[in-house]
Amino acid sequence: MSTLISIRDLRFAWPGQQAILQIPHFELAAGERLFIKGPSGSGKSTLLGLLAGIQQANSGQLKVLDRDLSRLSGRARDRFRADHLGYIFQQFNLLPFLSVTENVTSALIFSRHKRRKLQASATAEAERLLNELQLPSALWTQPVHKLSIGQQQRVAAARALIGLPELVIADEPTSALDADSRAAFIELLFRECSRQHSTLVFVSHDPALEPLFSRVVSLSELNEHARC
Ligand SMILES: Nc1ncnc2c1ncn2[C@@H]1O[C@H](COP(=O)(O)OP(=O)(O)OP(=O)(O)O)[C@@H](O)[C@H]1O
Repeated sequence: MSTLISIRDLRFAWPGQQAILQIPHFELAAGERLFIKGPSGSGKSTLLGLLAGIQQANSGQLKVLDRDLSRLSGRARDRFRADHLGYIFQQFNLLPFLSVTENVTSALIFSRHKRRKLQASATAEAERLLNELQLPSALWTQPVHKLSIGQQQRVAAARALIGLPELVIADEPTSALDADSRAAFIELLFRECSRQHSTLVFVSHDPALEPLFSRVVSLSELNEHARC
């Protein structure tokens, strides 16, 4: 199995603060479903931001799909993110007055690479994903602000999945849902990730979700090795 994420001697500190991430070595194989846990404030979202190329390491190497994000310009990282990643944010970050379908296809606007991978029109592919994620078709033309939190979450997942990104990152996307809805959502997310061969990196505080994942790491373990 090929390596999707490779980290060596990564160090990251927010300006004026002590290093929050010091990770000597970490690798994730393509196709894995990784669960990252850790207390609030331990740096989970910061790590996701580095994996997505939103922030950049102070030193060390962080390769995603064999591209060292710590050596790319901000512009090149933006392009890399648009082409190869899907991101489900904790607060979803949907565009409230655009329709459900427009929100999903918005992920294609800045990526010819993702558009080229579609086997149908952008709208047809958005509708296929919304259908797979069990969002009723009557909602597809509605502005997203009219949807419930659970429905918005499915829109956010469809937006992250469209265009077959190699890596899907999800930052506590289930925190607003009850336990049954969380498990159901994760099953749907897994099914779509498997179907399109996307690797999943998922952050959550909920230990009940851990057994569903192929790999579980705590941020303190990743960081602790730095002190050995
Ligand atoms: N944009 C930022 N600018 C400066 N410091 C930041 C920024 N974002 C996060 N931090 C710092 O990094 C620390 C870790 O934040 P981060 O959001 O990565 O933690 P987390 O483990 O994801 O927390 P939670 O589980 O509560 O979401 C915070 O305590 C804060 O001090």
